[in-house]
Amino acid sequence: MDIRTSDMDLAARVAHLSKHYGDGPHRVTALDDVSIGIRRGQFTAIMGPSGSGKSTLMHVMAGLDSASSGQVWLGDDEITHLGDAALTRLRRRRIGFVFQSFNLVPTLDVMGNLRLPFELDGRGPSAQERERIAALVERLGLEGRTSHRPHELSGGQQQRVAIARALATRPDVIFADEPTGALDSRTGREVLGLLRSAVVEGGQSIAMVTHDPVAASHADRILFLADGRIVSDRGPMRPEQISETMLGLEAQGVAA
Ligand SMILES: Nc1ncnc2c1ncn2[C@@H]1O[C@H](COP(=O)(O)OP(=O)(O)OP(=O)(O)O)[C@@H](O)[C@H]1O
Repeated sequence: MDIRTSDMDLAARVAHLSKHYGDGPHRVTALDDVSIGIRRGQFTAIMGPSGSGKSTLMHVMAGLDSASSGQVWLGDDEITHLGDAALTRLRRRRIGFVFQSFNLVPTLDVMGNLRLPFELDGRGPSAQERERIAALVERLGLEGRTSHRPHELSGGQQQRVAIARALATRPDVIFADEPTGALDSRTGREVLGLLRSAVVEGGQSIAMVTHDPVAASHADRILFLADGRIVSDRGPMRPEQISETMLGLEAQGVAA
């Protein structure tokens, strides 16, 4: 793919991205010359064996970690060399996060958590944004829960709050890191259904790191990483096909 000709369709992208940790004999190459874009309005899963670079790729794309070399864009804006303050602002305004551990603020109730991205941005939500939050509360089945604290909610409910919070600011892209990792399979499927409908009905762009072939089977596209490189870029796949591909990559890793 020529990364420059398809800028308009990409919510985030990296070109010739490498990331090293440590120096000298301890140097680890987590990402090795990766060029890839996350397409707008698609649900992209990022898979690969343990240590293949999935989290590193997500962290660099989300401005949580810096590139050793190469370039990083969010939409049309290059973010490679932004300082900490600018990156923090950009993450609050233009990126949503959903984590395995939900990452809700325990001392705030549900509504407080949903308003948090706006409060952190130094303002409350506008009337239109309050309407959007109310619509998300309804859409995600959180009515009657808005004054509950996270510990008063089930895992699935907490993750729904995290998804509503991620969607509230209409981010360019949502990065989800094992969003179903702490949930039972039925609740996990519900959460994946919500992420999928945010893409299909809301036009949201989502990139999800996962080890779970069933979770990845909800995606429009699956990127497979091995040893810090993208080794396969596929359309929708069934869980069994995904498991087979993963077994192949893990076997190659053992043989190497
Ligand atoms: N802060 C760090 N310091 C040193 N090495 C690191 C650091 N973070 C990641 N690495 C190394 O970079 C490589 C890629 O790690 P990364 O966490 O991106 O892999 P992953 O595919 O997300 O793995 P997992 O599926 O186990 O979470 C690994 O070899 C890892 O040990």
